[in-house]
Order: sequence, then structure tokens, then C-alpha cells
Amino acid sequence: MRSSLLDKNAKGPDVIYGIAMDIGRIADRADLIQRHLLYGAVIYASGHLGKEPIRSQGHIHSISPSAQFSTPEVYEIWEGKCIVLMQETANKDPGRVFVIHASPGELIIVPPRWAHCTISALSGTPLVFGAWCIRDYGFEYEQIRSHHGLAFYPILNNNEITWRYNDHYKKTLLIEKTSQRYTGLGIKRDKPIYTQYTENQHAFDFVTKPQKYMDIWNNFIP
Ligand SMILES: O=P(O)(O)OC[C@H]1O[C@](O)(CO)[C@@H](O)[C@@H]1O
Repeated sequence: MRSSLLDKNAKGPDVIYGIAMDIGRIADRADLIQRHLLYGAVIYASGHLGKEPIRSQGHIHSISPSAQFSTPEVYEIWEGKCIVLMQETANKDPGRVFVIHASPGELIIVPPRWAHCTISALSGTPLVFGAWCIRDYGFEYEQIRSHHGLAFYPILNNNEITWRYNDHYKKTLLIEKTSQRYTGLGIKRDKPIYTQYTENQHAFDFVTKPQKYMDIWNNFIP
């Protein structure tokens, strides 16, 4: 964590986040395994990391052996306020950089190959979310750590987040927005993502077979 923080000596909670991986109905287990789909629940501590909010380190989803490609991830916010900072690459030129805000009931989709980190926007309230990802996931950290994090650092001030540019990257515009409804990926409105899977087991094929959706990933707007 420290190598991606603005202040490498920042103090914060001992446990920053916890993850219950591979949860779901027992009746769905065989299907989830055969389609390489994984559902997890994640909780982020309340508090802060020095001047920064509670957040993840930042990573890129590596090429999954089953998908033969980097894979996307679908978050559904349950409690707290979530911000995902995502950028097209972790190269010196990060490409487009977005900050996406979501509240309980809203979704955020991280497309394949993008570097991203998850931020809990409220210091007094834990962030809790569910997420679909591929079972044989893997994370790449090296490039992000070598740039001391992602292209911007979130700074917490009285529960307001401001953004500080990370000068290890080429200077880039930060695009800040609320999450979209992702109807282009067949996501239904106002229905929990696990229920969407139980009603249509193919609903998250775009997570496990991302190469079939390249027209969506190219020029994706989160
Ligand atoms: O390894 P990192 O970058 O700290 O990120 C871990 C986070 O990534 C996630 O998989 C979401 O991208 C969360 O489940 C977890 O909180």
C-alpha cells in the first residue's frame, strides 16, 4: 500500500479492507465455476490514510488464463460512497483519466486493461460493495508502484475530496462524473447484480468473455 500513497509514512487503520471472495447461493456454485464467474463482497474500513481517504493500492487486471485477456469488474455499491479512479494505462501518458462517483444501488464498471483504485469517499462510514469478476483473476502492480500510484491522489478535507496531480505522469485532464447505467452491456435498471445473474446466467458474460465485447471496451466511457 505505502508505495502508492502520497505520504509513504501515513498512518491509518491496520486493516484497510477485507474481502469475502466466492460468495453466492449453493445452488449456483456449479454454474459459477463452469463459467469462471466469481462474486465477492468487500468492506473498506472507516478512517483515513494520512491526508488520503481509505482506498486500495491500484492495479491492472492481468490476462486471465481462461479469458486470454484482461477482464472487467462490476461493482455494486451497498453502503457508503464509492469513487473509482481509473485511467486507460499506467504508462507515463495515462490516457483518459476518470473519477467515477457512486452511491448505494449504483454500479461502476472497470473495463479490461485499465489501471484503477477504489476509494471510500466518507471517512466516518465504511464502504461496502459487491462485485463480479473472473475466477482466475490476477493483479498487476509493478507499473503503478513505479509511478508512485495512479495519476491523481485523492485528498480528504472535511469529507470533501480534492485531487492532487501525480507528477510521475504526463499532465492530464481529470474527468469527474457519476456512474452511468451501462445499458449497452445489457445491465437492467434497479435490480441487484446477483439477482440479474440468477435470472439470466449469461448476464455477465462480458466479464468472463471480454474479447467478444471489444466494440464496447474501445473508447469506453465509465
Ligand atoms: O490490490 P488493491 O489494488 O489494493 O485492490 C484491492 C481491491 O480491488 C478490488 O478487487 C476491486 O478492484 C477490491 O475487491 C479490493 O478492495
